[in-house]
Amino acid sequence: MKLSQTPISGLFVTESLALGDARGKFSRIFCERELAAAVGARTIRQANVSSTAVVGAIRGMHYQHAPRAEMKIVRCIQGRVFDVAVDLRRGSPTFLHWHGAELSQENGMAFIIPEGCAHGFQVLEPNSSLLYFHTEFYSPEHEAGVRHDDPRVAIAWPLPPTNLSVRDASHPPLDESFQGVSL
Ligand SMILES: Cc1cn([C@H]2C[C@H](O)[C@@H](COP(=O)(O)OP(=O)(O)O[C@H]3O[C@@H](C)C(=O)[C@@H](O)[C@H]3O)O2)c(=O)[nH]c1=O
Repeated sequence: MKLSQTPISGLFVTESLALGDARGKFSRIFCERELAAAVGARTIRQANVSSTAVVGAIRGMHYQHAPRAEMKIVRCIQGRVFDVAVDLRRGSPTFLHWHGAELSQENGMAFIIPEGCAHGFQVLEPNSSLLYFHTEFYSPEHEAGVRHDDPRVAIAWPLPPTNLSVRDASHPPLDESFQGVSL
């Protein structure tokens, strides 16, 4: 697995080499040793899959507050998405910066998103599926969201946004006094 740092500290992109033979392909999704520079001593506590049918649909931008803040490893296992992380960490030199990358079944790339960054994605191919590994348990009381179209973040989505969940459509905009989250 190849691990690359992005412009946002602690946010990494991984690429896995797919090994092919007459039967098909084999590729690694997670390796504690190979991803140690990003994941450190964290423990994977949960794995989830989501599937999204409609091109242009957006899920996000989600994160959990401390003490349930979590790192997520996100990989596209079917189709293609534009995946985005936003830095919400108080005092971070890249506070409110976002970074996006196309993840697909084909390119085998994944995002490693640290605690204090919100995550979301837009579907670029019908029936795209994401596989997540989480370092914390799901905790609805600690869940929070940022609008996909928050003007202070200004994410450049590749397609017109569609199919937001009721919850995602109702995240409030960040107000001017928002200084970030503490971990
Ligand atoms: C995230 C999650 C949801 N759920 C439930 C709540 C709800 O009934 C249903 C769907 O949840 P949501 O609408 O929050 O699903 P979704 O909008 O796909 O949420 C996901 O969005 C992306 C962007 C992420 O980064 C993920 O961590 C996760 O927050 O599943 C769980 O039971 N466990 C979980 O870990």
